[in-house]
Amino acid sequence: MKKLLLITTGGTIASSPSDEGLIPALNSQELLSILGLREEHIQLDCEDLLNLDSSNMQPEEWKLIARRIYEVYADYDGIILTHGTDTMAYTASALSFMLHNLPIPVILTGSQLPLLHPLSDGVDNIRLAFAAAQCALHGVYICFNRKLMLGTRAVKVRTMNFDAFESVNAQPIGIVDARGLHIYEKDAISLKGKCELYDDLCEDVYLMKLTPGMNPEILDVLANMNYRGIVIEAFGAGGIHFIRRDLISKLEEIVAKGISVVVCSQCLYENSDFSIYQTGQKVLRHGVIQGYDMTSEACLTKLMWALGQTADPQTVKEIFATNYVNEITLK
Ligand SMILES: NC(=O)C[C@H](N)C(=O)O
Repeated sequence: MKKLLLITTGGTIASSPSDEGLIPALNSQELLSILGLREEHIQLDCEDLLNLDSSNMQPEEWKLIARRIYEVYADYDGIILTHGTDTMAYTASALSFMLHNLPIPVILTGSQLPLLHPLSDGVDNIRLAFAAAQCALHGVYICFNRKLMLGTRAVKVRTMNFDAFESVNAQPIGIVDARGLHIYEKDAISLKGKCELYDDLCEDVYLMKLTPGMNPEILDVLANMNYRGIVIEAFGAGGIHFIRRDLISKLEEIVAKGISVVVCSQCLYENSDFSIYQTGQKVLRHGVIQGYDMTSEACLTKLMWALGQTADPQTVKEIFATNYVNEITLK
């Protein structure tokens, strides 16, 4: 008999109406009674860890969740984590970097419409999460709208539609069709060693979307605020302006100060490659790190995690040149 753990953290799935709008209210027992799941063939434990709208989920909560998973994973075949959708991709990415070689699946899910609503998408999402948590998978995944996605590749792309998440630059690793849940094992996360918790994160990392005409001095402001890492969503395949407002020289100054800078694309799909254009190549000469096809959520959390492990910019570069959980396609 499989032994599963349901950890709740809030989100719309657990929300009910209040005078101030939807707020998380339901605990795990209430969620289960609405679901009416008849899981006689599994042994299920429940834990109410947090009750937050995911807009309030921050690195402190990621650490709490990661530590709890690390404490209990050995007792379970799989863990289901209910979570708000708005920042679920950040949490899933952060957990993916903090928990190395998790031998069991940790499946994050939630819903767009509260489970209390008769038309909620939460019922299907939780059912899929229970199915996925019983599979022979390792590591952190998000399941939503009949898709199972790598935790570092899922991005919330829709505010209202039930198909709220896409798996970006990687196929979903599981889909539900007439065969039931079908897993593409070759794309799943593989175990490379012993399970370890690395729960140090640097919160002083800024994600910036480049806009035409952006004043380079904004980077001085971040340096003066002691930010240690900056992720820049640059233009297209890889470009940053240098005429009139010379952002590239400013990046050189910033990197020379020991701040780690990662560049990725503000296009959601396909990889960035800063070696294609002059406007990109100039950036690379100054020791800026390429994010290639990583999502912005994965770039940000990987940089927070890398700077939590080391103060040495060269080691940060090495971390970004490593593929941990299929979060990046390296050449
Ligand atoms: N659908 C949701 O869960 C949205 C909610 N605001 C949250 O992220 O907690």
